[in-house]
Amino acid sequence: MSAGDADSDRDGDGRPASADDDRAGLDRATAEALALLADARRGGGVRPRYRVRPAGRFDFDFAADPFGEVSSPTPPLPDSTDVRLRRVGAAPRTPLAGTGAAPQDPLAPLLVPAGSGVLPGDARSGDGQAEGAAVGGGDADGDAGTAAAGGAAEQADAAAAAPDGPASGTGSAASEPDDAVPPASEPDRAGSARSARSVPEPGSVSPERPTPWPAAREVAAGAAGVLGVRDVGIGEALGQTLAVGLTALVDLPSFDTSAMDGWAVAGPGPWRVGGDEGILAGRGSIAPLADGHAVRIATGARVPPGATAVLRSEHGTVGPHGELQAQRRVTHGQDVRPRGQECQKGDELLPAGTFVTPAVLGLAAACGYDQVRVVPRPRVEVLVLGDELLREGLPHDGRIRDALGPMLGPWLEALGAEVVATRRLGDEASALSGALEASDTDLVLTTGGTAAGPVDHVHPTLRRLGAELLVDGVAVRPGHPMLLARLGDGRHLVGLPGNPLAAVAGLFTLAAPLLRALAGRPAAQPSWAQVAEVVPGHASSTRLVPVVRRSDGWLLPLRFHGPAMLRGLAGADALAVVPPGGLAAGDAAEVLVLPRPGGAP
Ligand SMILES: Nc1nc2c(c(=O)[nH]1)N[C@H]1C(S)=C(S)[C@@H](COP(=O)(O)OP(=O)(O)OC[C@H]3O[C@@H](n4cnc5c(N)ncnc54)[C@H](O)[C@@H]3O)O[C@H]1N2
Ligand code: MOO
Repeated sequence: MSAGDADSDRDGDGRPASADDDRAGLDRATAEALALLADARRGGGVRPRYRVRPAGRFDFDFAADPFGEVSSPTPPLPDSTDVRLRRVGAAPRTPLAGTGAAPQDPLAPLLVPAGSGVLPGDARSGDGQAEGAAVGGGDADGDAGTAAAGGAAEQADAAAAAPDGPASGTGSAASEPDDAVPPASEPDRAGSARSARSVPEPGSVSPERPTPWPAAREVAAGAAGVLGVRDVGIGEALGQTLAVGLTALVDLPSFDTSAMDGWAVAGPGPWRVGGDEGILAGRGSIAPLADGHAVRIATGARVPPGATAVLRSEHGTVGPHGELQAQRRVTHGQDVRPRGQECQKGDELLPAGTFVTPAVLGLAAACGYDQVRVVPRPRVEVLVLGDELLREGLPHDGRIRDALGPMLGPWLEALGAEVVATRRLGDEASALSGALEASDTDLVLTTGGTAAGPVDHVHPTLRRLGAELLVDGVAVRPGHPMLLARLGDGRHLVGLPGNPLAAVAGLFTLAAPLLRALAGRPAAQPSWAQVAEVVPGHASSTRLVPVVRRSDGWLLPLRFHGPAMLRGLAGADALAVVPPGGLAAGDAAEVLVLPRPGGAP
């Protein structure tokens, strides 16, 4: 290989490098690629983001190759290998007509920059947001416990050294919310003379010891039982849950059925074709077929008694004297669906607790159901709190758009709930009390007001109403102030934090398992996938990180994952569950798949 080779096709577009190429970047790229190549020649394998193509050409991405493949282990390359550097996945240079912007992978801006080796702190990567997982820097959102970059081992060390505080170099303990918040049992030092608007109420904060994330999910899953059952026509059952198993009312198929258009034949051929009309689907009684005879038959028609097979129309010819000849060997039972092949009367087809999908409706209909017994969808009301929230138009004068109202309803429906109302209440404590007293839904979801700010009324209101707090704060980032309460009348309330990504974390941590329990569905089977990159962890809390699934099934963490951000989430397929201490590249993570209510694949 020669340096000339490396220089000859830098852009991978067949053109010599142009003057506007980033020369420093190319030089770095060349040096790095040569080092990698030497490594590959020694049989050391190729690290992520580099590809050795079968022809021996070395593909290299010095900018960002979001889908860089791991080709390791790679056989040693012969010294004679022709090497050319190519940028993989670079955006085309032609601007989009009219916009001046280059077309690009919509995900590219969300992906972690190549070579960072860590999920970036959005503060450092120029997002203008000092939030999210810090990478060696402080976190203005008090997430200073996020372990520093540098691999899982280092994170584990950081976690061990400072289980409740910041990892080394990641900020000051004073910025940790847990440290800043007084314990729930502290007396009210604020004094009763202060107005509710200026002072957090005593005990209106998350407790000193938040519930670990896995335990919080279990509490939510065990907090409620089914709401009751009812019989509904199968046309209305979609999205509800089978209260009793679906048992086959008949054999399926319920008669020996022709799988093809052709002839029902009896015994070995040739056969004499009789019965002018043939047998159509839906015919009641049919005459038996004697050996050596055939009759035309349609797909789905009853196979006559005595028939031994069906000969497809394209596999037989009828001679001038009505003799049917087979052009292929016909085996016994060929193209006949025997009665009971799929199920026999009394077989349990689906267990109680099955979510009724279109396919379940089809199966129920196929085996004779007009009605099914279901657990109805839990009824849910969403109360959006916050005077600062606008329902329409541009954010202005310190006011922002309500991002949760539009998001929660569709996701709740996808989780099996019936959303009866989404109400915007503002920040009046009395409005919240009134709405809770008036509500009759199985579950109330509130957004905002869970923390200790002057207008955070959720805790005090729950206390006034005599609610029982089942979960009061969860060791998860974002979303740690989330809570689950049982109201006096046995209904439930999930309090979601106001920061939008934190609210989504609460939705999938507490509301999703509770909705399953209310609907009588068993807890979701956890699904797991490997992460393609290091994902830093919090020192003591679980992190929920927006990820996309690559085509090979590995997960790529996305940027813009700060608690107040939605940009990463909007590009995500799932939330990866990152345990305290973080994940190394290749580690398996539990995955909370984000439902797609719009039906997109
Ligand atoms: N002293 C402390 N302050 C805060 C702590 C803490 O531990 N100690 N935790 C922070 C964290 S973390 C979160 S999360 C929030 C939770 O606060 P609340 O649940 O009380 O929510 P709000 O204060 O009402 O709002 C927080 C934030 O989110 C915006 N927001 C609210 N609702 C919406 C909506 N529907 N759409 C878009 N944005 C919304 C709101 O304007 C605030 O910016 O508390 C921290 N503080
Ligand atoms: O980080 Mo907060 O936990 O946004 O919910």
